[in-house]
Amino acid sequence: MTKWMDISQRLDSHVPTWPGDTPFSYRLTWTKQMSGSVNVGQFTMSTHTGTHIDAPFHFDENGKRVLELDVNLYVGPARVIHLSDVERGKAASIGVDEVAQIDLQGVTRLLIRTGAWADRRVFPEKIPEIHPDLAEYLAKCGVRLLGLDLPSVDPLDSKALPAHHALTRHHIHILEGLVLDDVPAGDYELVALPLPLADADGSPVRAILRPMGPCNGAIEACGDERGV
Ligand SMILES: Nc1ccccc1C(=O)C[C@H](N)C(=O)O
Ligand SMILES: [Zn+2]
Ligand SMILES: [Zn+2]
Repeated sequence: MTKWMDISQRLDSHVPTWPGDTPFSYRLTWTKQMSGSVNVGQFTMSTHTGTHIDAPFHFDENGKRVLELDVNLYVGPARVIHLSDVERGKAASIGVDEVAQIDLQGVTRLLIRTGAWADRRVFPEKIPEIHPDLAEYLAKCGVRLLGLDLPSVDPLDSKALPAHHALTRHHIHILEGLVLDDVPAGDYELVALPLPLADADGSPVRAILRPMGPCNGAIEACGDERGV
């Protein structure tokens, strides 16, 4: 069986945080020495730090909270694509033109590698943005989850968040902050489950991928995709 690859950002005190947002910290509340039995930790972080999903409540007062999201969205076949024009800095936005040459028919989960967040130890100053028109195009292909190697699908200073809203209007959910540096383009199985946070606007995920082999493909052929 092919091995799963970790495509998540590591959560430690160095993980970059959205400017002004809550820094990540982990510490022991009780050490084994203090409690006489166990180490017990606590962590503090923004729900949008590292590899995470956005719940629609993040940008819509009436939007779904994390626990209301369908877990089936975050587990199953996914296609990884590379946008080399964006990687080379030739395109500043990701629209229909950037993906038109790539076969996306029947892709439920699309992961885009832009390579634009080059130094992952610092929060980027500028990122390529998703053109809102891409949402309708992807929805027509069957996409229900869009993942990127970027901290947002909109420009970092955007208040209106047009891409977040357009994707949600077209029933496409958002996965941000993936690490796709060493992932070749192709078909994979993805697991990127949010925590069961009842009221939250977002959640960190442990995102993992494994190449879609002939055996794994059989799962899809069995109709695993229906109802997502
Ligand atoms: N953490 C923040 C703090 C303040 C303002 C925006 C953010 C965001 O995270 C927005 C981004 N579009 C996101 O969905 O992850
Ligand atoms: Zn987010
Ligand atoms: Zn977002």
